[in-house]
Parts: sequence; C-alpha cells; structure tokens
Amino acid sequence: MIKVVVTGALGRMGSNIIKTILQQEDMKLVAAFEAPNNPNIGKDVGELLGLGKLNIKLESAENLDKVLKEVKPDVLVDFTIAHACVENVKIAARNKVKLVIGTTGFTEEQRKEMLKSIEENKVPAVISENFAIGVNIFFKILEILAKKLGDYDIEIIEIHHRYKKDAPSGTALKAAEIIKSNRSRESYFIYGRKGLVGERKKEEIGIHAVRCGDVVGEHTVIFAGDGERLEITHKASSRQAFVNGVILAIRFIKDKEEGIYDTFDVLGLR
Ligand SMILES: NC(=O)C1=CN([C@@H]2O[C@H](COP(=O)(O)OP(=O)(O)OC[C@H]3O[C@@H](n4cnc5c(N)ncnc54)[C@H](O)[C@@H]3O)[C@@H](O)[C@H]2O)C=CC1
Ligand SMILES: O=C(O)C1=N[C@H](C(=O)O)C[C@H](O)C1
Repeated sequence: MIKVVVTGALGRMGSNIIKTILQQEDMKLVAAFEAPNNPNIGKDVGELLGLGKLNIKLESAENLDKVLKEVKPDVLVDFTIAHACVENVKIAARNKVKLVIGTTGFTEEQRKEMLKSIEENKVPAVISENFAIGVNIFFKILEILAKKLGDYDIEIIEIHHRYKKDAPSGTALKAAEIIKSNRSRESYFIYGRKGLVGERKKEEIGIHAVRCGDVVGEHTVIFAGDGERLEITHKASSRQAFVNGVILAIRFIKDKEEGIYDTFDVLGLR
C-alpha cells in the first residue's frame, strides 16, 4: 500500500487527487494539508469533500513536519502555489518523503531552492508542469515541429480559468523551452505585444495568456509561414486528465531511490 499525503487538499486539483487516490486499491491517503489560515483546519477531509467521514482531519501546513514524522508517508503530492510548494518540498525532502510536484509559477530562485533541497536530501521527485497524457504527446510533437518548421513564426497562446494565479502557464513556458531547444535558429520570448513594437523578428517566440470563465486549460502553438499556417492545440475539458497522470506518477516514484524525473519518464516518452 502506497501511503500518500496531499498538500493543497481543498484546491481544484488537490480535492480531485484525493477523491481519485481513495478509489485506488494500492494507495492510502494518510494526511491532507491546507494553508494555515484555512477555516476548515481540523475538520474531517472526507466530509469537507462530500465523501462521508474518513477520520482524517485537515491539517495545517504549519504542522507538516510534525505530521510527516507521525504518519511516515511514502509520497507527498503538492498542488498549491509556488512559495508554499517550496516550503512544503523542503520539509518533505528532509523527512525523506518522495515527491510528486504539479505546482507552477516558480521564480528561478524558487525553482533552484526547491531542486537544491531535493538533491541534498537525495529524495526522488516527479516535477511536471502538466500531468495530462495528451499534453506530453503534444510536447513530443512540438519537438518535431520545431525541428522541421523552425524558420516559421512561432506563437503560443494559452487560455485558463479566471482563478489561475500565475501567467503564462507552466505548460506554455515548457512548450516555449522545448521549441527553443529544438529550433536551429536563436530564439527569445516575447510576452504579449503592445505599442509600436516594429516588425516581427524571426527569433521571437510570442507567448500570450488569456484568462476567462472556467476554461480548464487550453494550449495552442502556431507555426506560420508564407501562404500557410499549422496550429496544434491541446484542450483539457476536465481536471481528471491531470489527475490520471498524477496517479501514474505516484506509482512511478514509489520505486525510485533518488533523482529528478518528469512526465516523459513516467509515461515512457523519453
Ligand atoms: N502540473 C499540472 O498538471 C497542473 C498544475 N496545476 C497547478 O497546480 C497549482 C494549484 O492549482 P489549483 O488546484 O487550480 O489551485 P487552487 O488555488 O484551487 O488550490 C491550491 C490550494 O493550495 C492551498 N494552499 C496554499 N498554501 C498552502 C500550503 N502552504 N500548504 C498546503 N496548501 C496550501 C490553497 O488554500 C488552495 O486550496 C497551480 O500552480 C496550478 O498551476 C494545476 C493543474 C494541473
Ligand atoms: O492552473 C491551472 O489550472 C493549470 N495549470 C498548469 C499550467 O500552469 O500549465 C497546467 C494546466 O494547464 C492547468
């Protein structure tokens, strides 16, 4: 039985991850954490999620270290917010808990700090901007398109729900990095355009973030040449697409001793 804890338990992702963990025969939820100021701390997690009593009370992230020592989980899954994720990861890594990290929006400093604690404590971690299987295939296709159409004008457009806090999305940034490293010409990123920006440069990769309604997540990359345009789009219509990848990542990481992995490793796409 894989003992799992979830940080960000009442969030859009965390709540769905918990529901799905509870349906797995080989997994057991042993604790769930929320931000210290959450008014539901101390209440039963099952009742909070409309699942009936689970006898697991929602813990404050302030008690993460203490509770991890008590429940000794195999894996911690974090879908919170960048600054909170870094702190949660540092505590989990010190406690030798394996990690599945889906949070996005890290600054360079935050990412470095998080990776340092994972490496110093020699714990294994899956870190991915997008756990959906389709998005990872989309990334693989981008590797090919960037090689074949590297001379075309490339623009990335992402659309997400009105509650998303970080922009551009982690997925859009990852797509941009994949294109940049597979394109034969030098590239740099332009975030939106405004004012008298002049003619488009061949080196530009445009990145545009749209926030509206309840869109779960949509990413389009445009490759435009003279007389033609190729567009590739991934649309997530349910968060279950991400959650399914998270479940695979939990099973993948439980057998690893150390190292940093992503969803290409989990899905065998490397
Ligand atoms: N990698 C992937 O496949 C995906 C990544 N995400 C990312 O996951 C993150 C969360 O997304 P959502 O669930 O939509 O956000 P959300 O805002 O619904 O959930 C985040 C939860 O974390 C809680 N939280 C804040 N600080 C905390 C702390 N110190 N300890 C424990 N919990 C804490 C919040 O109270 C909130 O309930 C975002 O960064 C988002 O971009 C979202 C969907 C898929
Ligand atoms: O916040 C979200 O909702 C999502 N965030 C991830 C990202 O930033 O790429 C993945 C997905 O698109 C949903």
